Amino acid sequence: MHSTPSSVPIVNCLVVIGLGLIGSSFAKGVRDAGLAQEVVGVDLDPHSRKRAVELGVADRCCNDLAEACKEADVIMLAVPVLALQTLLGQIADLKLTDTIITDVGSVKGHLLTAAQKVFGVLPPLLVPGHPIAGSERSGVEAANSTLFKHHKVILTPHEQTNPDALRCVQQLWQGLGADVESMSVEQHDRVLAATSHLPHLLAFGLVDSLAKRNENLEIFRYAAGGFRDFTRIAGSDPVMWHDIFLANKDAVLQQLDQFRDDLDVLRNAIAEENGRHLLGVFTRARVAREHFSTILAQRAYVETMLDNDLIFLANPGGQVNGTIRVPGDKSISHRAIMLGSLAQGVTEIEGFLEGEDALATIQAFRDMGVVIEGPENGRVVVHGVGLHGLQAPPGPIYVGNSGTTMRLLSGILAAQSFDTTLSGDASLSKRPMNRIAKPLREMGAVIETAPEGRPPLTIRGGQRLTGMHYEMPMASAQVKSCLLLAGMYAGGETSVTEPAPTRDHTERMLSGFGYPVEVNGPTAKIESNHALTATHIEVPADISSAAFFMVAACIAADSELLLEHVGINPTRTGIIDILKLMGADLSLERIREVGGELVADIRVRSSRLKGVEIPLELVPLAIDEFPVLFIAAACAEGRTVLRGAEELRVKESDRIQVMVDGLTTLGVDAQGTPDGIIIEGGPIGGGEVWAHGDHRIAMSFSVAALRAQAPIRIHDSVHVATSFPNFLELCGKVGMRVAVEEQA
Ligand SMILES: O=C(O)C1=C[C@@H](OP(=O)(O)O)[C@@H](O)[C@H](O)C1
Ligand SMILES: C=C(OP(=O)(O)O)C(=O)O
Repeated sequence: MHSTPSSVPIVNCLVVIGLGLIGSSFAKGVRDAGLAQEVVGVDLDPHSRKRAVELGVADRCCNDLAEACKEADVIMLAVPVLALQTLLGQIADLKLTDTIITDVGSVKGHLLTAAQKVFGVLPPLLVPGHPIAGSERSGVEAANSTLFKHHKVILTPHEQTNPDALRCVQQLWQGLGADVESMSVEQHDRVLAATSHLPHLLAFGLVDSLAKRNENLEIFRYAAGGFRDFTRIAGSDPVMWHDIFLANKDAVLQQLDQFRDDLDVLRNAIAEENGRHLLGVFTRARVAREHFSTILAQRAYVETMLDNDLIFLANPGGQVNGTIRVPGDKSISHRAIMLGSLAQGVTEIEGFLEGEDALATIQAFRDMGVVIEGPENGRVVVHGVGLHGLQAPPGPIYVGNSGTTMRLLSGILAAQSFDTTLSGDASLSKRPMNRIAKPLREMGAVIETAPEGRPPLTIRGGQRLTGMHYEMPMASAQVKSCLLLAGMYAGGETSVTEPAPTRDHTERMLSGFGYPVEVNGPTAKIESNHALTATHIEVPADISSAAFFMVAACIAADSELLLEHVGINPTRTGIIDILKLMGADLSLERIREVGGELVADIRVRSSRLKGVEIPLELVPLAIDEFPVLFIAAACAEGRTVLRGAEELRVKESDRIQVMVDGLTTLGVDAQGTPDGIIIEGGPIGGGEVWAHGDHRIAMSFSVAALRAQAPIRIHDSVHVATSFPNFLELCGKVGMRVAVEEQA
């Protein structure tokens, strides 16, 4: 049956030669969409020709090439790769003048060689193409007009390809819903040899190798899931694949040789019982597919939050009750991976934050050859390589949304023997990196940045760093930590003085790994020539994540919440001090020390908050908690004034502007100042606000809904997974009414 055409025809007559799965799906797609006035099918098999007409694949079919191609505007060649040369020869004999020729073959170099031979030149109307789509089914009976929808089609125009012909073929594919891309012939054949041809060869080869052994029946009797998954593609068309391997010989051999070398190394690792090598390969491979799609999409790391405009719908009201433990501390998780990797021995981490930012740090060190097991329920095992054991990564290191990863890692990379490039997502690509690049350069590092000191960073290896004293112009734990880490490699002494106390996890953890650091008031000092020794790390719950629930329990009516095992390192407790100044009913219970960090359970009850002037010295101690503190301020009686917080403008978003915008939308009187905000407490309405991809903004407005009069829709909330992957789950558990809005 011929369904109703939905498009304006792009060509008058399309001829499809070869009515297999791909040819007939193309023909049927074009015909169903009305992209051609007439679709003519050509096939040697009379049954296929007959069925093609019956199934609505073609308007008519014939056997005679000259007859079929007489009126053709476009000829699509959909025959096995090795049949192309003969077919092109027959077409050349027809002496067609204005007909575009395109194809669907899996090898492109071979097609061009054949065309050159047959025509004497590369015909300008030849547009080589390759749809990356298929199915185990074959033949005209399997024709499927939607086979190419959302699949990639690669066109490989040659130098003389006529642009109008290229556009026409591109439009046909796009009309079938395909995503069309261009690449060179050589690149196409190399990439496909690796991603498609090699796996097929391995599947065919393995099945045959097992099948011809004596005990083959036994083997196949017990061949279960793994074998079936790996060898599924050995069921593909043998003739087609025979053609592909012969046609793409050189590129396939190159990939095969490289793989054979890697296989030999794996073989030796087994023979020599080198478990570390095996673990390295397996732990990297396990995450590799997800890792590369992450980079390609320029997103952060957790797949469930793929959608770019993920909207949180926060319904008004609710209470906040119960006992919860929020995920592990982000700052400590990053540092545990970094120091664990550079230590001698095996470091075990518990309570690790399985959020995208911390996963980015794991991936970075895996890229540099460190074997890292997990995370599995917060447990990570890092097989340290020592201070000088990192290896050059295979390509740029992608750190997603994580400023901490990029800045701290730079200090380590500045002292390595190899070059590295660090890149990040759209938000991170706007954040300032000169704050670390400048002092590192003073120590002898060679670092290139994009304009205005933005990422990506290219850090040149092989430099000798020299220690120095640095007076930090801003209160930043990331800058301090970056320089202390570089200081482990720099000749002499490296010391950093901070203008105000900032989080000191790096200093504490260095000591925990047995690396001496001297802290004298605002100055931390480190020398090279010491070593890190593996240790056990228990990561407490992140006070920055707990902050959302502290404010939630304060502002909601009839609430009492216990937050368990929260890190209360004195350089992080600004949120507690500020909330107490505002009159919060908040108490610390069971204060204890765990692995060099103070931990407590925090009890919070509904409170009548009042506006305050936030003391300047508390600003760096609560730097990540201000977005949610602004919500507390909006719910407080009177005015809250924040100054000295210009750093908020260079976080994942400009947190002053973005919060002013959102609060204003909700009817709250909020004025931004260059270094802070002035908020008058008052009623909170509902409406549409934007998180601008900033996790803490999305979570803050989720909390605001507890006191809102109407729903709050929070756009661009996808990055909550960077620091708090189970935020919504915990909201539901305590009684908050926030969820991902179902897409219509
Ligand atoms: O060192 C760290 O782990 C962090 C330091 C702070 O950044 P700055 O150093 O830029 O203030 C903070 O905002 C960030 O979330 C984590
Ligand atoms: C600023 C933050 O993180 P980073 O700088 O690591 O992106 C944050 O988590 O609020």
